[in-house]
Amino acid sequence: MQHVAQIAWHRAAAPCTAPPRLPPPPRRLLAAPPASRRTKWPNRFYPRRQQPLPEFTGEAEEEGAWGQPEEKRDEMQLWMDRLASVQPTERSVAVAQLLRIEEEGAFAGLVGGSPGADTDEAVPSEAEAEEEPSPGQQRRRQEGDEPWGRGLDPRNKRAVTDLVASVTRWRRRLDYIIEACSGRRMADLDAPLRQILRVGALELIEKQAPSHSVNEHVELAKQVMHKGSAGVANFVLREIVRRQEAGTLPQPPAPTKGTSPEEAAEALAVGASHPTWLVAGWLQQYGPKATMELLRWNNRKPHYAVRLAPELDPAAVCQRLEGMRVMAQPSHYLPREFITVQNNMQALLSSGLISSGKGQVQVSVIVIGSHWKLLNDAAWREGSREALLSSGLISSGKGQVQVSVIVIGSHWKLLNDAAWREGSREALLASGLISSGKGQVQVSVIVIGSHWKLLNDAAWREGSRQALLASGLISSGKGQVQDEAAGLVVALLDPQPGEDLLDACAAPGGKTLFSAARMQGQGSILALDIGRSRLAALRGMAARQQHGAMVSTHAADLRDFAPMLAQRRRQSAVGGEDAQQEVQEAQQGEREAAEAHGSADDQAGDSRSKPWPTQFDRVLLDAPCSGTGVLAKRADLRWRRTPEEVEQMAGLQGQLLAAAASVVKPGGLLVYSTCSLEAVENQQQVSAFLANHPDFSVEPPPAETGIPPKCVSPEGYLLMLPHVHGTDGAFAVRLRRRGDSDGGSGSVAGCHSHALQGQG
Ligand SMILES: C[S@@+](CC[C@H](N)C(=O)[O-])C[C@H]1O[C@@H](n2cnc3c(N)ncnc32)[C@H](O)[C@@H]1O
Repeated sequence: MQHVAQIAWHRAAAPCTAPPRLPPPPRRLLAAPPASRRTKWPNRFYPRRQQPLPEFTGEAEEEGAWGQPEEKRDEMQLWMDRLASVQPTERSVAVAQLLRIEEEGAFAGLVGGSPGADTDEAVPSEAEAEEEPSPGQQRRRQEGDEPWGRGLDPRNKRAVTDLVASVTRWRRRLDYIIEACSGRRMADLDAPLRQILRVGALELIEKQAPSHSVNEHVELAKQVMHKGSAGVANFVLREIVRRQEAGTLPQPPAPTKGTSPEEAAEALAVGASHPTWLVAGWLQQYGPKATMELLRWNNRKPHYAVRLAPELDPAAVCQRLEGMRVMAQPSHYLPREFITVQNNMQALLSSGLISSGKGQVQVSVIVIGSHWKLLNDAAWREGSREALLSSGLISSGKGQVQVSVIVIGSHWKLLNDAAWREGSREALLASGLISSGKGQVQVSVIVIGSHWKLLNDAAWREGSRQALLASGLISSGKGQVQDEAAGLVVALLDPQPGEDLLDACAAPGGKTLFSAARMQGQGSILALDIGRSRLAALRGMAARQQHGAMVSTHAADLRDFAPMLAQRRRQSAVGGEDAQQEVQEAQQGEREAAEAHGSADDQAGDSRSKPWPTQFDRVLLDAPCSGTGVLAKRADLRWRRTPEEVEQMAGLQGQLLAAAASVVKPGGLLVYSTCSLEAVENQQQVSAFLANHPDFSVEPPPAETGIPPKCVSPEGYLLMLPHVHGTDGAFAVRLRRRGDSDGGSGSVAGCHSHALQGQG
């Protein structure tokens, strides 16, 4: 809806004719629940939540945690069943997904089936760092109980995800137009009708869909709801067509000189489809020009960056990607480690350069020269080996044979070159892994430069580039989707080989793994997070990226963990053993939990056998936050956050900061970071922290961090603004602890008293 955004700023309100008479209100769903159950469940845009918010813990929302009453879930289920029963089309699937997002709090990146959903709009990244699918979503996905979308081909699925992201992004503006054209409040319409109207309006306005496309939306309303709803859909969408043709499509009033600040915020917010409270805050903090730029940024299609394994040369990777029609270039900010991707991110994801770590465990063996064998029997039989050899691909050095074993489930084994020579193939076959169906052997060829061929049977026969891209066969795990702003936070932290690092809010682990790469395998990283399941994924990723030996994980609330370490430190100073024992028990528990996740975790277990340090050279606190710096990538987030939540998060951040400070060695470094643009979560946190922690001071980024001056604020903070720097938004600060003090920074007790009381 770019042109909508453009006209939003400049046009005066188009004259809006009096709302026409509507057909009678729709009858409710045929199989509607009893009248007592028909109350509307909370709409995330219109009414605010009625019930007091539960205490914010930073943990992922539980399904229903926000108090969605049972009867509303039943009604939602009815709509879903209806949608699942119609012949799937892009529109019906989009409507189902939008319902899930609005009514259930699913988020736009995941409903499309990502990670790895077939669209640039659903790229897994740290924009998802704050949240994970609700237990209900996880269950449905595990059980394969997501009926929509079956029968759609990948291109249609891509279209669905784009549609869902666009409607989510433009929801408020679309609602404004629909309400103006219908004379009805969106909140008064049934949930599926709201979504059908939004999808229809978006297609007509943004995609210039022909007027007869209205028939399909009307038909969908008829199938899912009833004739009355179909009548409303028909009337409203045709009215939009009529006004669009007449050039009188409703526009929110543009702010003028006499407009009050509240009205200006409201008008901008409607025009750019954001919540008013967020825009009002930005107007105050950044002023009108920067706010408008930021709003435009948030409504653009996001672009992504990828962090490469240290052994890869960004320029060479970009050249290779060119052959896949992926336009990429070395990062402006971190040119030795990151590339930015301008288009076709999906092709890059499918290429297997990226291993999301959220799916199957995948182990690869690259076998070079004469020490390779093809495990893929079918390909072997069909003579692919000969074809490959005679192609000269290998002998010319343009191709490497890669044998991969994909193992589904928790059991996997790693074949390395030496082991291979010593008969691991036999061991693998004898293990029953393959015959049991838990493992799948695949053979592929990585080709450097623009020439490639795939040994895999089907693709080999087709010789198709598309097959390679779609196959996801070549999964080297050598790249990770990570924004440059997140990379710069690690550059600011500047972890050194041999140090002890605590990543205090580590999951899903983007910054942990970049830190590990920078530390070159020397030293230790303790990755702590309150979310146990996401730490398991982090361990898997660490193992795949060869950082398993230096990264250990622990699931705990930092506000409990830091006092435990502090107590242990105090007690060991006076010879006490209780706290020591407590820590050892916690470590043992963690080891057992890791082992229960299967052998992949053993890779990450080495350093766990050593006791954790009680203080660290560097501590990274990448705090849970509102995420307002990543709204371009998380289209739904703008509707999910509330001012109350931001306040609650700020409270939590203060407590976490105090806890993190208590485990920094004297002379050590604490880096506090968020992906928020809100002063209350950033600058104000730092001021409050410094007032309570006189032994810490702000240290502007030293030259050796390589942070470009244009990323540093006058106060010495790393400040990445999307509309200025072209990255995600991020805030980070280096807080140096004075070297002459030996105790903790003293105020952790006050910040989380129950933890200390619990420790006795
Ligand atoms: C912004 S995300 C971290 C992203 C991560 N650093 C990365 O780069 O991938 C914030 C994390 O804080 C964790 N968290 C929230 N409250 C916490 C607490 N009280 N103690 C420890 N971790 C917490 C959340 O589970 C979430 O994973």
